[in-house]
Amino acid sequence: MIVRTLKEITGTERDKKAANGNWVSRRFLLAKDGMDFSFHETTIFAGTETRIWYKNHLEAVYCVGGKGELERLDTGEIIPISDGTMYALNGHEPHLLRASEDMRLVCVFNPALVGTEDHNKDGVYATPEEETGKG
Ligand SMILES: CC(=O)NCC[C@H](N)C(=O)O
Repeated sequence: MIVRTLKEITGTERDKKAANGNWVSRRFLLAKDGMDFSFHETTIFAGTETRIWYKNHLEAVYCVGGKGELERLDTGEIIPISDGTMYALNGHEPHLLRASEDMRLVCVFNPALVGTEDHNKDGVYATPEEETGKG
């Protein structure tokens, strides 16, 4: 069994800040934990817009605080996000994620993240094999 608190992972390598400053991700479970998914709490900072395209991953996201919206780049649809909204990117949909208030999101990734992932210019996270090879 694995037990971790936000307090104990804050400030460690599991506490990943985006290079562009748009978000911070507390990565409670990573590939090395052997669960075959990773599990994070992400805060998306108010006033930011983040381009995302998880072409190598599936992601489910559950909002537990704050407000924002997702704009699908494949259809143009705008999806409001607030406490209680879940979305799952089961089709690798490219999108823009905007926060009007700091948004707290609980996120699950399959395959599991290695832990060092940040978005590239297209909003992509490298595959686990590519990410491991970067080291
Ligand atoms: C919702 C989303 O994908 N935000 C970007 C950060 C990501 N959740 C992560 O934890 O790496």
